[in-house]
Amino acid sequence: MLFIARKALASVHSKASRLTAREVHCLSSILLSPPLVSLDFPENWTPHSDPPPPVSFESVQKTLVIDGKVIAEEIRTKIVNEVCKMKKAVGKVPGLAVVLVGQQRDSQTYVRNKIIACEETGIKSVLAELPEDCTEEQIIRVLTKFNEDTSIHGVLVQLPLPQHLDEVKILNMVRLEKDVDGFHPLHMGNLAMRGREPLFVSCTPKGCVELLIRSGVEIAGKNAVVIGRSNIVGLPMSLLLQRHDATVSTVHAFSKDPEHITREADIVVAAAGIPNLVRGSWLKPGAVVIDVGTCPVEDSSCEHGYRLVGDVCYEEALGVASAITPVPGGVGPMTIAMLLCNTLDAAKRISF
Ligand SMILES: NC(=O)C1=CN([C@@H]2O[C@H](COP(=O)(O)OP(=O)(O)OC[C@H]3O[C@@H](n4cnc5c(N)ncnc54)[C@H](OP(=O)(O)O)[C@@H]3O)[C@@H](O)[C@H]2O)C=CC1
Ligand SMILES: Nc1nc(=O)c2c([nH]1)NC[C@@H]1CN(c3ccc(C(=O)N[C@@H](CCC(=O)O)C(=O)O)cc3)C=[N+]21
Ligand SMILES: [Mg+2]
Repeated sequence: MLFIARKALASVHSKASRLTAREVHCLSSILLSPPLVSLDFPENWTPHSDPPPPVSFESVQKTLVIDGKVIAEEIRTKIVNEVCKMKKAVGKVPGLAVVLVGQQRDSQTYVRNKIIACEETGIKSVLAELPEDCTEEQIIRVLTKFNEDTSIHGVLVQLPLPQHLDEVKILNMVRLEKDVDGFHPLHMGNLAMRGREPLFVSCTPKGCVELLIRSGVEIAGKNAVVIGRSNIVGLPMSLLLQRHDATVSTVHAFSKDPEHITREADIVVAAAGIPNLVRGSWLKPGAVVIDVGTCPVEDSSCEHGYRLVGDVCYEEALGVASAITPVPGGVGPMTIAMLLCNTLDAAKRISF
């Protein structure tokens, strides 16, 4: 292991030696293993005594595969400890309520993963499943119950909701102090405004920034591009990168020359939901690539008849990017880890 690490570290700086996929994997776990930041980033941020070397932005040789599963696991281990401490100190554990409307298969999978993650970290979870054709009143009744329940500290409404329901109205019903998704306009507004601290930051963008920081990627002063501007990913991602002092460009469906704008970027966050949208030629050599896209594409050779594909053409990006997150195994596990973090934070804050 140590030998691989030494060889890998040497090769990060030279074009000569080639690493196998296995070695790259080992390297990423070694570089990423010690936690770099506390869960309370940024207020209590302290650099680890032995941080990994920063990822270089120069023309590149090796692409570091950022292992989201490993990093998410580190964070989850911390959460387990904090939940234990809380239980000992005040005899309560954090509680998360998830509202799932309808039978959409991928939503069911994501929700199941969230519930399992809660179980594994000692967080209490409650799932409310409502039929596809349920009324707004039914959902609001469930949300009101969770809002008032003192054993519940986080409330999440899984999106997308069926067409006939008013998403804005329903999301607004989640009590501010329990809005662990950070979707409420007050949280988003506080994220956007200087000198204000949002109670919650949306889980996926928060997870992306944690991945960057824990991989030794400097954000301040870098050119970042965010592809996509949705309320749950793209927009809060741009705001968060700006808070970390990046120079941020946004690319969306109306952008004239996305390729050109993307090639200027040191950090690329792709969240358009279009498989392989970002080609190798779109990337500046040495760019760090965070691939949020998670698109199911049919593949009869896979277990469920489909596999997940990112927004970035992964094979082409290898050798051009200095670091990249894979799909699956990159951003996805971090989103869930951040949901657990937000739920823990909510429980610490709510004094009952
Ligand atoms: N791994 C994870 O944890 C998560 C993954 N995801 C995944 O991320 C992806 C994005 O999700 P979400 O934000 O909800 O998606 P939305 O469909 O809500 O938003 C997509 C965004 O991409 C933009 N867009 C569409 N086409 C293009 C294009 N050709 N060029 C540039 N931009 C384009 C749209 O622009 P416009 O605004 O102009 O329409 C829009 O802003 C999906 O694959 C989703 O599954 C989402 C959440 C969490
Ligand atoms: N209110 C709400 N909050 C959300 O955070 C939210 C949502 N609605 N609706 C849908 C999107 C999507 N999302 C993902 C979470 C985890 C993975 C994830 O764990 N992905 C694994 C793979 C999972 C698999 O194999 O199916 C991975 O990328 O490795 C993916 C996507 C959260 N979202
Ligand atoms: Mg969406």
